[in-house]
Amino acid sequence: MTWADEATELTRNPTHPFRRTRQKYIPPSLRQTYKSNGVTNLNSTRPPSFNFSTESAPSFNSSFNSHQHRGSSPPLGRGRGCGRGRNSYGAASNPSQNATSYNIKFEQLELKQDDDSTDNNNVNAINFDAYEDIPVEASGSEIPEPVTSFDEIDLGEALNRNIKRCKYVKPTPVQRHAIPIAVAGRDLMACAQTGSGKTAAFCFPIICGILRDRFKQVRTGGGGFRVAYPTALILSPTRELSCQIHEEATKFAYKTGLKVAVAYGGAPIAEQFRNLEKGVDILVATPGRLMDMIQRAGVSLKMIKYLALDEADRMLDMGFEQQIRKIVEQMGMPPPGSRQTMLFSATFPDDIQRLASDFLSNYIFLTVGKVGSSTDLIAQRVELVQDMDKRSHLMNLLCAQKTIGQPALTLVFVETKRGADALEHWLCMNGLPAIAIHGDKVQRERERALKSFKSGMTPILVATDVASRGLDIPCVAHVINFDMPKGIDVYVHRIGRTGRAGNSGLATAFFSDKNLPLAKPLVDLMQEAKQEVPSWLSKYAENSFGDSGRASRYGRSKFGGSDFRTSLQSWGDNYHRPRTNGDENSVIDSYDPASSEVGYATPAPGSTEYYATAYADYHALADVDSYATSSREYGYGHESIVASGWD
Ligand SMILES: Nc1ncnc2c1ncn2[C@@H]1O[C@H](COP(=O)(O)OP(=O)(O)OP(=O)(O)O)[C@@H](O)[C@H]1O
Repeated sequence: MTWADEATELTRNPTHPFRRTRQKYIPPSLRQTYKSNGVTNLNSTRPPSFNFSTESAPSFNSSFNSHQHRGSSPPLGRGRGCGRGRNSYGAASNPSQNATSYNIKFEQLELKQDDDSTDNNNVNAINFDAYEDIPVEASGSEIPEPVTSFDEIDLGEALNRNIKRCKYVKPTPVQRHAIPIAVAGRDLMACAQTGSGKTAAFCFPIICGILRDRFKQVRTGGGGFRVAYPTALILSPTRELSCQIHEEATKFAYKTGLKVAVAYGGAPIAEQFRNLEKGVDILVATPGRLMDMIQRAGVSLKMIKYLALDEADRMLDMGFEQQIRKIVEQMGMPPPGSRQTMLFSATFPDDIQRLASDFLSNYIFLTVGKVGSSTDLIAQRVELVQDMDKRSHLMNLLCAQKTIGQPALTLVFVETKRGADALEHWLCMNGLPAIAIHGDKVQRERERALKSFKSGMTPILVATDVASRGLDIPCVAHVINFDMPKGIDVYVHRIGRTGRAGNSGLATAFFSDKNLPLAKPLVDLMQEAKQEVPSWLSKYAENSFGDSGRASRYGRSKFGGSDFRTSLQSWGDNYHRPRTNGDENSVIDSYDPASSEVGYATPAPGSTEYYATAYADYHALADVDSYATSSREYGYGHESIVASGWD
C-alpha cells in the first residue's frame, strides 16, 4: 500500500486498525436512540432540539479512551480546538520534513509492469466519466492540439515515471488541453472547475521545461552569502495551499534531480533560507514571505523562466494586486515574452483578466467546463435560515449525517475569524468534534487543525475563506456555507472543496435575507449546474434584479467564462477557436424550468430526515464511521472580526 493510499484508507476504512479502537461518537441528543451496535432506527430519531441558554456542556471523559491504544495519555485540550491535545499525529509538520518523508515513501512505490496499463480502474479514484461531455473553449493564435494521453506529450522519462507512480493514468480535461499549450512554451490563462487537476496542469510543463533546459540554479551572490535563483516560481494565496502545491510538485519532480522548495509566512524564515541555500529549481511561495526573502537578498527572480499563479484571480484581487505586481514587475523578473507565464483558477472575472493580461504575452485563454461550477457533481442545497436559527439548523444537519451512520468530513464556512472560534466552541460544547482554522491562528495551530481534520480525528472543520481555495482534502463529503460569502466566486471555490476529481459531493448553504444580492448569481449558478432551485430563492432572485449595482457586482457576467479580449475587439478568424469536444450538445444548456419545478418533495426541507436522505446520496466519498469527541476549556481571546483569506 502506498503512502497516499494509506492516508486515504485511514480516513475511509472504518475497520482500519488505527480507527478501530476509537469510541463511536454519538451526539448527545441521539444517545437514547443509539443501540449498542451503533445501528440507529432513523424513524425513531427525532431532530434534536437545543436550548442554547440552558443546555450544559456534555462531558466526555470516556471519549479519550481512543488514545490509550497508542500509549499516550491525552491531556484534556486546554486552549482552542477540540482536536488539540488529542492529535496523536505529532507536532505541526515542517514542510521540508514532509517533503523528505514523502520522498522516502514515494521511493518505496515500485513501478510494476502493469503500471503502464491505461486501465481506468487504476486511476487514482478519479471519475473520468464525469468529464466526458465537458465543454472546452480556447482562444488565441496557433493553439496547440489537445492530447488524449500523457504519452502523446514528450514529458521526459523521469516525469512519466512519476505520473505513473501517482497513478495518473490519463489526463483530466484541463490537463489534456493545458499541458500541450504550456509545453509548447505558450503563455496561458486557464479557467477550469475546482478539483479538476489544475496543479498538475502547470507543474508538469514546468518540470518538463526545466529538465529540457537544465539551468544552473544556485549562484553565489554578493557579500559572501548564497542567493537562490529559482527557475520557476509558483505563487499561491495561502500558506496551506503553498504547502500542498509543494508536496505535489515534490512528488512530480521525484528523482528528476530538480529541487522544489516552499516559502510561506508564519514559519521560521531562517529555516526556509537554509533550504533555499541548498539550491532551488522550483520555488512555491506566498507573496508576503517571498517579498521578504527578496528584500533580504536571499532570493533573486532574475533567472525565472516559468511563472505560475494558482488561484490567479484571488492573487490579483483588490488589495493584493499591488504586491503581486511588485513581485512580477519590479523585482528583477524577466518581462513577459522572456519568461513563460501561466495563470490558473476556477473563476476569472473580466476585470481581473484585464489586469492579468499585463503579465502575459500572446497568451491562450482556455476554459474547461462551465466556468465557476462543478456542474452536477456537487449537489447544492440552499436553505432559508435566519441568523438566529443557524446554529440549531447546523446541529440538525450534523446530527442527521450521523444518524445514517455515515459521518464524514464536513467543512463549515463562516465569514469571520471570531465567528469561526465561536462556532467551534459551540459545537464542541454540544458534543460535536469540531476545530477551527483561520488567519488569526498561529501557523502551528492552523497546521494542526488541518491535519486533525484530514485524518478524520476532528471531522468538522470550521473555516474562514483561508480554506476556501485550492485545498485538496480527500473525503470532504459536505460543505456547509453557514455564512454565505459576499461574492459568488467565493461560493464556487468553497463548495469546490467537495466533489473533487470527478467524485460527488454535497453543499448546503444557509441563505438569509441579508444575502439578497447573492440570490441572482446563485440561481444562475445552480441552474447551470442543473440543480433544483427552491422557489423562494427564485423569487428572491427576481426581486434582487432591481438592485442592479450590487446584483451585477456579484453577478454571473463577472464570472469570467469567456476571454475578455473577444469583447474588446473582433479578432481574426485564426484567433478565436472554440472547442466543444466535437459535440455541440455537450455544452450544458440553459436550465429547464419544467424539470426543476422546486419540490424538495418529502421529507420537508430542513428536517433531519431531509438531510439524512440528501446526505445519503452524497456520502460516498467518505466512510468514516467513528471518531472521538471531547469537550475542552476554551481560550477565547480574539477580538478581530476581519474576514481572513490572505497570507
Ligand atoms: N490525471 C489525473 N489522474 C488522477 N487523479 C488526478 C489527475 N489529475 C489530478 N488528479 C487528482 O485530482 C485531485 C484534484 O486536483 P487539484 O487539486 O490539482 O485540482 P484543482 O483543479 O487545482 O482544484 P482547485 O480549483 O480546488 O484548486 C487531486 O487529488 C489530484 O491528485
